[in-house]
Amino acid sequence: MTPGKKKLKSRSITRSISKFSIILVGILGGLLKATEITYIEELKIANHLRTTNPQQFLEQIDYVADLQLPDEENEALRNYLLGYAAALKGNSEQAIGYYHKVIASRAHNPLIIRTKLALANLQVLNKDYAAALELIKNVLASAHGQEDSLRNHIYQVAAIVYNEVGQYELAEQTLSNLTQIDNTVAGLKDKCLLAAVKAQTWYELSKINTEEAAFIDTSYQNCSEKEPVYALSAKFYGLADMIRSGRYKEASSEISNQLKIVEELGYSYLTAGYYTLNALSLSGIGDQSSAQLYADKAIETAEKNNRDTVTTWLLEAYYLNSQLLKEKGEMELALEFLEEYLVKINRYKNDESSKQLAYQLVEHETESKQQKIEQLNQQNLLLKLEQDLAKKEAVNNRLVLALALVLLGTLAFWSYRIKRHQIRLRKQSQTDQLTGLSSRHHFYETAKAILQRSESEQQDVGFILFDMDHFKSINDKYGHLIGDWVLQNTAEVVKTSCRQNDLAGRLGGEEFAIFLPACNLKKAQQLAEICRKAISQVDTTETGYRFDISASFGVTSTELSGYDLMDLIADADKAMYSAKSKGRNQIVVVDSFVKEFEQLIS
Ligand SMILES: Nc1nc2c(ncn2[C@@H]2O[C@H](COP(=O)(O)OP(=O)(O)OP(=O)(O)O)[C@@H](O)[C@H]2O)c(=O)[nH]1
Repeated sequence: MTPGKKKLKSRSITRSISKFSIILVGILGGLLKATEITYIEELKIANHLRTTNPQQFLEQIDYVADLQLPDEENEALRNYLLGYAAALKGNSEQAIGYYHKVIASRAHNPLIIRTKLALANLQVLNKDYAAALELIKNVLASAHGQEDSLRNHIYQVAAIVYNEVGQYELAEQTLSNLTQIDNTVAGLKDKCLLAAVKAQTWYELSKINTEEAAFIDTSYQNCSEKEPVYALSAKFYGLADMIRSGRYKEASSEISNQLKIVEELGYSYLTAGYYTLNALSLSGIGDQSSAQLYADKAIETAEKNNRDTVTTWLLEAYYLNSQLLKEKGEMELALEFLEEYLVKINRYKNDESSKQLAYQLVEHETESKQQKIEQLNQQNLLLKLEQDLAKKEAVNNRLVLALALVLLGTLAFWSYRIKRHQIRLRKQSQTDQLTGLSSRHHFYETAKAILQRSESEQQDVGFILFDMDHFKSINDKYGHLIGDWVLQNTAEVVKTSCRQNDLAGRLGGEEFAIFLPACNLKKAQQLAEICRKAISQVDTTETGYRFDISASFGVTSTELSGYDLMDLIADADKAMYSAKSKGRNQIVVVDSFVKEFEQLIS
């Protein structure tokens, strides 16, 4: 009996119908061509399973992963499901890998489109806004002519992505296409999701009037039993709009009815948002002490669960808290919240500007393609003119040719300028704005390319990962601006210590990484030591304070960890944490003995 079959037997009968569906997707992949069930229908079965019981979907995906599949179409379908499962487990790198395999395959168009949409969603979460927008643009271009439910899905995801990158007008335009088909083909889940997306778009465009508010309320009633998350998300924007227009009392009593349900659902984004709304409405009706309690709760929930993301609601909570403390005369604490608010607003603006940049980049690339087509048309015209000229041999016509040449020159000049602008935009989106090192996404992409090349040329690659020591206490003692100064000066040390071909990046927060092509473990260790020493010698007097800074390093190389990026990061990460636990400000190199042992037992 194969392990897959054993697993199958042990499952309960109550789940057997949906289980059977997913196994059908796998086992009968090739045979299904001959039956009435199309691949899209199989996909719907799997879709149904993952939305109705994600836990069961994850169990069964292990089984599907082991099946021998007869053709590329089924293989692509399986990769789509594996990608979805990886994304569910929070492994976005792996999910992206699977989705790219589907896109590169010759699977039929609807599956490719669904995969691109899933990938676009994931790229938004990854903050790779340009990639998400490019995918959306591409998929929207093929929306026309697709069957209704797929077209519905395309417009829905496009609107979500446009909302996420702050392009609300575009989201609204996209939604207006959708309303023509939603009533005929959308199920309850789709309708509820759509209501939440619409509510957000209207709120951001300040367009919630009587009709829209009624739509939000009806959707809330229809969706709250089966799709509570979407119902409450839609309602959230209705309530936010009430608060914006000063209807605090009304908002407060509605929120107090919903708060318990929101807390029970356990979605931290939603809960933190509702806490902020509650704080704002309570403050509006003069109950300042409860308002402060909820502003605190909003901050605590958001900081505990989504530390990397700054939302406008978190900003509101920080600001409200500082104002309430000021009113109470607790000036020192009020100042601390205000300072944190300023730091957060800076980070928020950074994120917003990278969204804007990504949008411009994608738009610009399209513009530049159109420019090229235009240029080709002009060249054809010119050719025709030349031929006419040759025929007529008239002196005056030479003048026309000269004019056309000037026109061509101007066009060439403009396309050169557009190209330059485009290169500048791309460079900006690949760079971490605070330190000027590679951004996380660009670092990963470039590292993968380096590893691929080095593996085929049989060259070693060194890898260094390091994290600043006690950085939180630097922020706490001297403020975030000084913390930023430390990050910038650390980046300067890295830049001056690295060779031109090395790749240095900021992976997030106070964590940095360096890739060293054509470099063995020993040399990587030496460079890490140079950086460690230089960081510990950074003179902080210019900040107005004197304090020590240091970092802990983990070092490995392809000799020990192989050519897989994730393996290199995981090994260096372990070594780095060992450096932290040994007392910080030191380097730990991956232990070759332990590594060999791990390989032996794996
Ligand atoms: N100034 C500044 N602080 C940041 C930035 N990104 C993350 N942080 C802060 O970095 C701190 C990291 O703290 P911890 O993860 O607790 O690590 P640590 O204090 O360095 O402790 P160890 O790593 O154990 O030595 C948090 O306070 C973050 O708010 C940034 O861009 N600028």
